[in-house]
Amino acid sequence: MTRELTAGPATSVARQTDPSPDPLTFGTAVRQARAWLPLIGAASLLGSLGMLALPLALAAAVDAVASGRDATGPVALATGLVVLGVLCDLAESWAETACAATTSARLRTGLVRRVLAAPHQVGRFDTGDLVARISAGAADAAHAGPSAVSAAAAVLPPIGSLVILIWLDWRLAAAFGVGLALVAVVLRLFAKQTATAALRYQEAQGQMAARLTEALEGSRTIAAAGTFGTEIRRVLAGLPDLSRYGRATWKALSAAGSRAAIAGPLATVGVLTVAGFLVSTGDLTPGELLAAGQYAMLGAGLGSLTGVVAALARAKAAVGRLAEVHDLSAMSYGTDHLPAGGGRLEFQAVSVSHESTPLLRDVSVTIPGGALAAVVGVSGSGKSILAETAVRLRDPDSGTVTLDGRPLPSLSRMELRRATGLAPARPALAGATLADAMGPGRPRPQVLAAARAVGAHDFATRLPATYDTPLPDIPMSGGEAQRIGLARAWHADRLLVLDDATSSLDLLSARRIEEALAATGRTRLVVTYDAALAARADLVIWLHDGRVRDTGTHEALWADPDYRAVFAQ
Ligand SMILES: Nc1ncnc2c1ncn2[C@@H]1O[C@H](COP(=O)(O)OP(=O)(O)OP(=O)(O)O)[C@@H](O)[C@H]1O
Repeated sequence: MTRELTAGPATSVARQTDPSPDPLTFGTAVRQARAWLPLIGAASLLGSLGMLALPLALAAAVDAVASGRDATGPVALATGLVVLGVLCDLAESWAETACAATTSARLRTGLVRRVLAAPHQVGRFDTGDLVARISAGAADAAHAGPSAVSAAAAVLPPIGSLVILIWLDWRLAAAFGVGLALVAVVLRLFAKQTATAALRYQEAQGQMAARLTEALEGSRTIAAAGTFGTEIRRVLAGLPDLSRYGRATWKALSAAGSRAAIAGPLATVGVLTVAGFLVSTGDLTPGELLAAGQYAMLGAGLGSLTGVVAALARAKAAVGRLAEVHDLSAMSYGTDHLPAGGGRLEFQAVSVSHESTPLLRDVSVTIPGGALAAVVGVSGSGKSILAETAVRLRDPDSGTVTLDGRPLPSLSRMELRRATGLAPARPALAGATLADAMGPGRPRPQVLAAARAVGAHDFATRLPATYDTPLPDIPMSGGEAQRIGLARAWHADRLLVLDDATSSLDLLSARRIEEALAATGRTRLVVTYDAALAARADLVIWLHDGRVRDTGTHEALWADPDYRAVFAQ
């Protein structure tokens, strides 16, 4: 029994070719933000240059005051540099926010497109985990560009400080260099610890999201079974992990802070000691001593660097997780059109497997154009897999499925969409309004015709805004949802696959739909447990353990007790 968001290839948004063949790496994620990076870089660079110039301006002001000269110029310069610093900070954070917003939107659009274009592969992810990757993960990954630029700009104050200290006196630079090396070791360790913690945290988040989604999908069953407690424990089982990895990040931060509390002041004390000695020997002015101390603090300060390193680590971990989604390859389509024909469907030695488990084995069967074929078999025998393969919701690992002689992969997406449709047992309906759900993008008369054919018109006219009623406002029974799923698939003009698609309808309604469908002359492949329906079929395909156990008319097959047992089930 299939539960699908789509009612067939009709709703796939795949392009003819892969949306973006380049792999997603940290570098490509940075490039996605390229429009903003010059602005962020310029603001960051200007801010750092201002920060570097400030101690020199203050030194000039101090020396002017100490020597009784006019200090207005240096004081004005220092004030201007402070204002510049504030403005640069504001511009940088605004640009970073805007950049992250547009980049995450771009990443999400690309990933959603990729997920929808790969219905044959998307099953490898849990839904909740996938949503977590595309929502929270894309937001983290979107910081790849800004944090890479900030990291590059954050290197400027230490390097600049070193250069200015060399310019003031090489002995100051030597003392500072020792402190700087210590800071670099602290940062490296911090980066390593944060990267691991960030990745584990995101994985734990994804697992919890996956379990929550499963629980929400089965919320009625859980309520009916009274297993709230068990389910809550199952969903929240990842909380200790989440807390562990969250705390690991903070622990790494506080360890870096305490190491920095030693390394930073050590560098400052070293520089000030050397500077004091140089003042005593007359090699440095008091103002230069002040500047040297400030450069030592500026260069060895870790405050801004840990933030940048943490953002980089989160972005890197998130890009890795998004890359796995990005690797989904879009279902590729051909360019062929179908020749004139009645919808003859042929499976030629079709085998499908999941990992190493065979789901369909060497299935060969032909359904003449316009025929009604019933697919029967015990639960788990592969009926839904066969149904999905018939409309190319999944491709066989070997063998071919043809429609009117054309292999399905050779058809263009539009042709496949026009010719085939699948109505599942539990359609997950998509669209803004009822009309959208019944026939996305279709003219209203076609939607009305489909709705009438599947007996959904009365239901639609009772709604406040009839076909324009927003989908989320429509309370729906299982049978009504099935009718909408059927209406959506109805537009296919050669082959309609019904996977238990009328199981929630009363027998009379199901029969009417069957008759309306027969009157259209399309080929029908119907997965069913209904013996009466199988008896009306032109051909029964009896599956067992992924193989065709037998084919023939229901009447002929009925002689076999194993066949009769399928319906007793
Ligand atoms: N996406 C999937 N990944 C891996 N295995 C799958 C997947 N979908 C189905 N299967 C497995 O393939 C086998 C056939 O499943 P299928 O849904 O086709 O059975 P079915 O005959 O339609 O059963 P039912 O009548 O209960 O709906 C089952 O063992 C099932 O667990």
